[in-house]
Amino acid sequence: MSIRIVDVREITKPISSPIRNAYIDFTKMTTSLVAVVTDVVRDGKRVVGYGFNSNGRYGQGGLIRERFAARITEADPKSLLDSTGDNLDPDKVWAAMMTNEKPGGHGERSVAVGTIDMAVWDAVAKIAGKPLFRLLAERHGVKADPRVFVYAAGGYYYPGKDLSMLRAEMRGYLDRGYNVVKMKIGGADIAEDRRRIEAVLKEIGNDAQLAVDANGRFNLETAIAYAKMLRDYPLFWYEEAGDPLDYALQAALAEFYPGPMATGENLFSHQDARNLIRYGGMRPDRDWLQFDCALSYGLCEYQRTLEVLKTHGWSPSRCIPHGGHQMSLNIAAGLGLGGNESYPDLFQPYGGFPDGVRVENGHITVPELAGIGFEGKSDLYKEMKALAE
Ligand SMILES: O=C([O-])CC(=O)C(=O)O
Ligand SMILES: [Mg+2]
Repeated sequence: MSIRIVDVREITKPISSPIRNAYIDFTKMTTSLVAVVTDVVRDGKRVVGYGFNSNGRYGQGGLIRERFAARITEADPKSLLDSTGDNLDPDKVWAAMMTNEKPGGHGERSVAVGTIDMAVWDAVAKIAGKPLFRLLAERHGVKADPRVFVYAAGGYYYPGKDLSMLRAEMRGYLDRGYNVVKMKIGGADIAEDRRRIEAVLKEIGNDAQLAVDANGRFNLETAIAYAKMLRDYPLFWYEEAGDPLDYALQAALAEFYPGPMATGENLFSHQDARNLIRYGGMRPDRDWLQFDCALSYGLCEYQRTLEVLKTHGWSPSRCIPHGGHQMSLNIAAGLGLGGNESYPDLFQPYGGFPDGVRVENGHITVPELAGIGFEGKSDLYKEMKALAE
């Protein structure tokens, strides 16, 4: 039986909205939707793997079409198979994509590769006939746990949004079963942000905890000024205070902020993750790592990142990825991450959970769907099917 990738398709889709964080607005935000089309048939249907990149970086159609898709379709199909010959080997596909790519400079390229890699893993799990989280747990010799912690990310700046609207947004997340919510800071002055934080804390009371996200906006002085303000409150975490590559800033901040810090969504390789761990002052007993495979060369690379963490004494349970997609939900359920982000009101239909999955007490249960499970989310699968089926 032949097992072959016959086509890699990409379409760039808008995921725009008028929201703003401390650094960017999302009025022109896009994502790449990718289909990896195989000649394998399962349950009477051709196996197609799907992927897309997370919000925050734009669609990567140019890079995908000019370099990465072609390297897969032009490779000898046998060179992409695992040792049994019965399935694709994601690492071999990854290596084919990265042919003639120099090390370092992990920017848009890591998004293009991560998007295709998601689709490859979806296809591999479908060919194996099991949910990706089960396949991953088996490969790593660990026990899968389909119950995953999720938190509600929102609290953006938005034209005309006042404190009562911010409170209502957060109340809406609690009503939907979340018990950790996140809001943006750093897009207003510190006094205004303090008022926003206090309004949200008043709204959520003891029902939930609040995380705050500065999206890398602050210099050291401002990051510390915010740390001194924020430590008055029992926050779930203080996220991405300064530039993602400024490890010295992150390390200095730890001196002023005893509570949990979080960062990593804009680090796109295991080497960058390693530098954060080596030099960023992050504390494995309380801090959180947010590397997002869909932006950072995919799950093949994310497994290397988890290896780096292990070497440095970090548990996968300290990872709660950025991005709110089902790929990271599978990694969380399969490899024991601490949870996953979700954006209940944003970036649809790409984010979120399969239809019928409910958040209860801040957790969801990943359903037993073959692959990543996109087919279980009807609005998303409709877009995917239109690209290839
Ligand atoms: O606003 C964004 O760019 C998204 C983000 O930082 C997050 O989800 O943590
Ligand atoms: Mg963030």
